[in-house]
Amino acid sequence: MTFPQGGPGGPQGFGPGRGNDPRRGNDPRDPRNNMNVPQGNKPNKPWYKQVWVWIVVLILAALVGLQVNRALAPKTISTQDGLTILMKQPEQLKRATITEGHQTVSLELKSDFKKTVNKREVNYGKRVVFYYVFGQSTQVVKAVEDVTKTNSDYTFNSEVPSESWINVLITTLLPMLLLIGAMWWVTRSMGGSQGLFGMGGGADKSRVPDSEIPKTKFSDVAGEEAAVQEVEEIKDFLKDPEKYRRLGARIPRGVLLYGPPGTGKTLLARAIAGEAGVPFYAMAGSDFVEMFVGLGASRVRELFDEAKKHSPAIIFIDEIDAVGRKRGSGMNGGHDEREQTLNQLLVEMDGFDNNTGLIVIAATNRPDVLDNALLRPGRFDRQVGVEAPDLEGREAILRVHAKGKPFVPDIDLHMIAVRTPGFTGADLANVLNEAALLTARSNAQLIDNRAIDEAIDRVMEGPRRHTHSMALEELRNTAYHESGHALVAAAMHHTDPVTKVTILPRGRALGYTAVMPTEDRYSESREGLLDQMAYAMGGRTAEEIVFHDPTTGASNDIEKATRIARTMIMEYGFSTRLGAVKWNSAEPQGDDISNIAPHPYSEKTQEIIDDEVHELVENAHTEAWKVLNDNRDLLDQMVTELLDKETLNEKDLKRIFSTIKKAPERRQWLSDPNRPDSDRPPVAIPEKLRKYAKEAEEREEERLKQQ
Ligand SMILES: Nc1ncnc2c1ncn2[C@@H]1O[C@H](COP(=O)(O)OP(=O)(O)OP(=O)(O)O)[C@@H](O)[C@H]1O
Ligand SMILES: [Zn+2]
Repeated sequence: MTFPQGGPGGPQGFGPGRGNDPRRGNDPRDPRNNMNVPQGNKPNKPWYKQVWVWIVVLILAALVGLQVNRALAPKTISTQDGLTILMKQPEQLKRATITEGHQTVSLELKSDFKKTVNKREVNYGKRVVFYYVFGQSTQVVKAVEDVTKTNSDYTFNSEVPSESWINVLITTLLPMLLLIGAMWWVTRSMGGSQGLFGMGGGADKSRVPDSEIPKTKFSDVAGEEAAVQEVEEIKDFLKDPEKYRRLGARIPRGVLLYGPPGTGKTLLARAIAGEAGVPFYAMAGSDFVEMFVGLGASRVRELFDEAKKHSPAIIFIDEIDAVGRKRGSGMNGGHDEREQTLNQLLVEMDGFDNNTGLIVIAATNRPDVLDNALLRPGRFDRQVGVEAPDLEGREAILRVHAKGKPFVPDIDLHMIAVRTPGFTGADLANVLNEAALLTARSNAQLIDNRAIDEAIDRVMEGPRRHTHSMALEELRNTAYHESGHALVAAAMHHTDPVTKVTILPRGRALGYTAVMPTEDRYSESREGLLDQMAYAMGGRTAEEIVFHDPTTGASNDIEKATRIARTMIMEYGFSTRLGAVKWNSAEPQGDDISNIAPHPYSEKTQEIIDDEVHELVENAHTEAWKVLNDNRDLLDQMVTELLDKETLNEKDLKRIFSTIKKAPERRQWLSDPNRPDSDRPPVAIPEKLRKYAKEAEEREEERLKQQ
């Protein structure tokens, strides 16, 4: 990472108002401000685990001990009549005798008293008279004199405890010993073998993270409305578990947030806790596993115990795939520790009652590798996708992170969003941060478009160096392709309604069109399959109609249409020429080619199959062609809107398709025209059922309108 030049001390460092430079604002969402402060998922070590804390404590203890020792030891000796003798070396004193008139004091010492007088050392022996006596008008310093004249009145037994070394011991060493003992106890109960100060094992991590009630709110999570909506209920539950208990509602214990890195899973989890105002216990899956053998499982247990004590609460396990991978999938065998930890996690999740008010949220970007046991009902049975944001979402995220940054007036966050398809929230935060750094480096005051351009390039990392116009053409191509699918689906009579069309790259596909089955289908009619084939061909056909030059991006469409045609002929008996016969045999076993069973049909049948499949696919192709040609206006309109908005939702699509020219009905199908046939219609669907369905539809309309 590069930092702007001219740090403190540099000539530019002292510009006016530097302290208030908004570029250095303390927006908590500014990634610079939490670059090294992981958001809760790597909790800070508690104070009692920090080595330096203990060193300070030891030093303080020693100082206090010495002070106490001094305080207890006789500094002064009070005589019977209230005189005080100030002792410089009280530990040397054996007996003190006040002389007559309080002029001198005679001391009996334990060892010879020596003093340098005129650069010569003089030994005064053990009995000396030399100290001041306070309480007299004159301070007598009668130096060395053998005291013979003692006044018994003043003689007192000031036997200074000769056990003063015990004193030292008690006042200094004992507290230290107590402290060391306490520390040993704390560290031991905390994870055992790592020894004092957590230094021994190098694993001085806390076992149970500190909890906190995050300040993050749903409004901090931009562009993830769908995900937020899905977790809203969890927030409500945590806020008022009683309401749900009364209704006997089963609230999920576990919620799995999945999606690419940096899309805001951690952020969302924190926001749930923040909105509900409950403590948030965060831990990363890898924290469990790095531990010594057997510790992962006990950490899980302690984490749950601790959270239960403070429920309602949220436990957040980031990177759950570190513990939650499918069991027995380790290449190198030695995954006992991980599996033990996973088992403990499963036990804990089964073990708490829904009414505890405890919710476990886990995050992963590899939901596919998770052990199925984790996803079973009662565990992480609620799964919420946190996807890379679409255009609108990116703009919203940019707005969140642009707060507190100074931009030139003509900056256009919408255009930045347009230019960053596929960027996650973390990427976008990064773009703005990088732009701020670049601006600071060039000593400019405001972030401008040039800085943003460069920041986007940097964050994009790697040479995705399309020229811009090429990227745009590709985008338009994708828009036509996806619109083609959507239009054909909408024009057919037996297809599900299209709910979403996007040209946002996603995985390997350039864009996608989502259709939503209106009901669970257990069977598909012949007409339905024909419609699906036309729908599959729609993308490729649109490219042909518009560009007269289809791209390889459409190969998937052809494959899908062909597969449907093949099953229609070979499995479902939808071929007039071949009849209702199942033609395909069992699938080959494994990869072994020699296992492939010979075709259970003749060469001649094979030829007919090929013909029929070809005919079905080409018919679908023609049907799609006709629909798109008839609706070319709508096709162009869709593309225009897609290029503008990148994603069209259900409401947009309904509006666009309201004037669609439907595909012509197909010729009625008779498997064999020679069979006797009747024109008798099927029984009518009862009025009651129709009414019910109509009402449901109206409610659906209402819901759409409200969106
Ligand atoms: N939807 C969003 N809205 C606002 N900011 C976001 C969003 N998504 C990500 N960010 C920014 O990116 C940072 C990183 O996001 P976060 O750690 O929540 O992602 P994550 O999905 O948990 O990633 P990972 O899978 O790598 O843990 C956030 O702290 C925030 O600054
Ligand atoms: Zn396609």
